[in-house]
Amino acid sequence: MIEVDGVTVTAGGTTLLPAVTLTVPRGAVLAIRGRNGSGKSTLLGVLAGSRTPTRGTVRIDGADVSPRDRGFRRRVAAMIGLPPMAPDLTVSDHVLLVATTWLDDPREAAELARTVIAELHLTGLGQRFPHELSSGQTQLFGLALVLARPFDVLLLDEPEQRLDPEHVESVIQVLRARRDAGATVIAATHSPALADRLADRTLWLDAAA
Ligand SMILES: Nc1ncnc2c1ncn2[C@@H]1O[C@H](COP(=O)(O)OP(=O)(O)OP(=O)(O)O)[C@@H](O)[C@H]1O
Repeated sequence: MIEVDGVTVTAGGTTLLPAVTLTVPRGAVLAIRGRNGSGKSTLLGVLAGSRTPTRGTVRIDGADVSPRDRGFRRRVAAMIGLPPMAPDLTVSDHVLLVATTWLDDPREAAELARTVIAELHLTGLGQRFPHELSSGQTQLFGLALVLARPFDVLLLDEPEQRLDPEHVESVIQVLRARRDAGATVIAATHSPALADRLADRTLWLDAAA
């Protein structure tokens, strides 16, 4: 369960995120929607712990947001923007690196890496370097990195970005599977397809602005 109570973010007298109060039960999918600049990424940053709220509190499964705590990071995975990439590691190397960091059994890690790469249609691109990917392929690669690890809560900033409709559909399927396996998914999105077909609740930030 995610509990957000009166969270706001302001900077230099400007409101970046108007007050938000909501709860998201375990296993639910929340879409965060709203115009450019309405605060979607800012709210995701607060949930992930990369931004400190000016006011209000967030509790995730009863605990504070604490990204320095490995236990918190094991429960909460976030993709907010594209992750940093090592120029001389291949797509497969990166995904395997993440999986082996989080899973103790190397065979389980290899299996998870293979599965995620296949689900996101990256199998044929496994030996490429990051700079050899198109922008949509880079987006799928970023998603593979966040999925190649255990999590209870998945925070995604516009997972549909840069993707054609077929790949948006694949991402919807992949996220549904994670939700069906018990994960809570919170996604900021500009995609009506993703919001309508995946989310069981929607937070409109425009309305709060
Ligand atoms: N580091 C920062 N310093 C000051 N203002 C910022 C900073 N980052 C974002 N903002 C401002 O905060 C507000 C919310 O930005 P945010 O990125 O959360 O919006 P968003 O809803 O995710 O937008 P988009 O749909 O364009 O991705 C915007 O007005 C933006 O200009």
